[in-house]
Amino acid sequence: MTAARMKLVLASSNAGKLVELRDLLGDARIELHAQSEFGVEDAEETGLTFVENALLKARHAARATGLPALGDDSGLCVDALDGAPGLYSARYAGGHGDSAANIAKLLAALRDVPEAARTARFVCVLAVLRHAEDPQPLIAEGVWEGRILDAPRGRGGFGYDPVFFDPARAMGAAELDAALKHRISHRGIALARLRDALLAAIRRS
Ligand SMILES: O=c1nc[nH]c2c1ncn2[C@H]1C[C@H](O)[C@@H](COP(=O)(O)OP(=O)(O)OP(=O)(O)O)O1
Ligand SMILES: [Mg+2]
Repeated sequence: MTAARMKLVLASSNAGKLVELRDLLGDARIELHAQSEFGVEDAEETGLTFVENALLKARHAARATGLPALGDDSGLCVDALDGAPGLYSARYAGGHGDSAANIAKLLAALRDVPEAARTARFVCVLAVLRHAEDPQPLIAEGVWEGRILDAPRGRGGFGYDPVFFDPARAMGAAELDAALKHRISHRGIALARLRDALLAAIRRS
């Protein structure tokens, strides 16, 4: 028996996330649709943790569409900045989602910080709600350890990738091909952890 295809709404307006999560899902049973296809505007990110914001986003999209929704709240936590920009990564330089301005501000803040002290990690929390009132969300976190470069490197990825260095592969995040980023990234790890529960939830629905 062929399982029915299931529509899942991505509660995000970040095109980079959509590309990565579609690739990562790579499952014929799940169609991942951008919330913009349904005219859903961004949720207000008023949470104080990645978990809260991932849930807020998913609930907002599930309520607006009547479909199951996936929220992704992610960010870059830099040790020398006490974890900033963290939850506020997208808004670090003021405007929303201006990667060039965010990167410039980050490099300026770390100008005098030596390489060994430039440790940082990407964090991604994914939350799936089967409907807006779902009391039992699926939640998974992934973390990717690295450090902040002193100048941008590479052309791939999105967001802060050009200034994130993976010491284990001795490559910048924006220098990795997509398949390798998927295997090791915060988002790839979070999705791998969520995947079985997501497919099981789909089979039940
Ligand atoms: O793999 C990544 N490679 C580079 N940068 C990344 C990555 N993953 C998250 N990031 C950055 C982008 C943004 O500055 C912040 C997420 O902020 P976050 O609010 O979750 O996303 P967003 O505002 O871009 O889209 P939305 O809220 O509609 O999902 O962390
Ligand atoms: Mg956001």
